[in-house]
Amino acid sequence: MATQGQVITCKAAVAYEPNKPLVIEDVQVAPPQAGEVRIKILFTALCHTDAYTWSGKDPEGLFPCILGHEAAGIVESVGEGVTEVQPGDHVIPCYQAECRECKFCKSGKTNLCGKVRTATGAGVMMNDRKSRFSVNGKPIYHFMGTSTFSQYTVVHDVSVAKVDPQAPLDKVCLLGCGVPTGLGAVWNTAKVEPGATVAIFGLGTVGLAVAEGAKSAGASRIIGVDIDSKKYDIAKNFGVTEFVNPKDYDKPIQQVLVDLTDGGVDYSFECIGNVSVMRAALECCHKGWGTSVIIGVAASGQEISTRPFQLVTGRVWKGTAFGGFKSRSQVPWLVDKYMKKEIKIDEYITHNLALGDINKAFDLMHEGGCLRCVLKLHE
Ligand SMILES: NC(=O)C1=CN([C@@H]2O[C@H](COP(=O)(O)OP(=O)(O)OC[C@H]3O[C@@H](n4cnc5c(N)ncnc54)[C@H](O)[C@@H]3O)[C@@H](O)[C@H]2O)C=CC1
Ligand SMILES: N[C@@H](CCC(=O)N[C@@H](CSC=O)C(=O)NCC(=O)O)C(=O)O
Ligand SMILES: [Zn+2]
Ligand SMILES: [Zn+2]
Repeated sequence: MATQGQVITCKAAVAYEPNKPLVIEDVQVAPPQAGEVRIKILFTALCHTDAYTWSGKDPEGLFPCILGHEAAGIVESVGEGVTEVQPGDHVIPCYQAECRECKFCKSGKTNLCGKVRTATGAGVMMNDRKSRFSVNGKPIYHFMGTSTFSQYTVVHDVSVAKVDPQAPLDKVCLLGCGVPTGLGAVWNTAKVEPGATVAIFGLGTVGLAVAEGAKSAGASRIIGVDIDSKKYDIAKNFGVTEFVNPKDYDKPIQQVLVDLTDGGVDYSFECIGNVSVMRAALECCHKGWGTSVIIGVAASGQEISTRPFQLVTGRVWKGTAFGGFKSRSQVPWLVDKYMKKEIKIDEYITHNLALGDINKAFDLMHEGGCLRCVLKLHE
């Protein structure tokens, strides 16, 4: 049955309130307006940022909403003026847009895009500042411009990457967030060079992707730091050469790393979202040149601090969103790299469940053994 131009009623997981179990609902998804694309989502993974917003700690968090931003699907229909994708195209929705026209996109200095960011932060579409989702006539907010915990979603055309139709969507959905973030933090943001020493704080999916990126960049030592010692075995497969558990030491972890590395590492990456660890990650860097990259997302009200002397003496503090990748241009390139077996994806997927099991999937995420859980959206 043709669905183009019609409201689609489908299943979605709705977050009505912070921390209350998501509810699988029949949701109405309106047709795409000008510059919008409606996507049949086939697979979505869960990222810790979904849990962060669901927890109520995200200052941009709005309820009720449909979370989810690491997914893949097929274009169902497009709105007026959409030229770069058409029904049937295989796509990855990208929470970080790329319009190629705004001040940010044209700067050549950042992957951030300004075109739709205020609308996505307000949980609506740019065209009419309204949501395309409703339940029994009541609007449900969008999330990160993607809302992939739904069988169908509507996104801005600048937030859609068209990918190789041969690519397995149950795998490449991970290229919507965590894996590119870690790889890009190393390749684009830090620009790690051969022989460099690297410390990675937090060995979840993002930290392991940092390790993979650092290995491919030719880093000589890749030191994983995690409070869960079980992470070391898996981390070795991603390139981690040494492991440190802060709980095994009486001295601050930055001092442990400085002592281990003759004055500090060349690069460090914070992949947790803990502001105390962000400080340690900066302070374990080598005087004169060490660079620390913040990746983790910290709760509303949290702030970073250090002695300015740390920066005066040459350490550099940076941050990265989506690993600095230009989404529409470079996600297809990452898909091709996966197809050529040049980057891992399968190894990050520890669980596969159905949309109806989404609350169980969030429970798993909080247990140490889960990296990424991929949900199948349709039977
Ligand atoms: N900047 C960006 O573009 C993105 C940021 N993120 C953020 O990156 C962070 C990491 O994401 P995931 O890898 O999915 O998380 P995760 O929860 O799977 O991994 C975090 C790891 O940190 C470890 N850990 C926790 N506290 C620690 C401590 N005090 N010291 C050392 N290790 C500790 C945990 O044992 C776990 O292995 C999250 O904050 C997420 O929101 C995720 C994607 C994109
Ligand atoms: N709304 C949050 C913002 C959290 C944040 O920093 N998000 C990251 C992506 S996290 C992905 O899993 C990001 O890329 N931010 C850039 C952006 O434009 O949002 C808050 O206010 O804390
Ligand atoms: Zn994410
Ligand atoms: Zn732009």
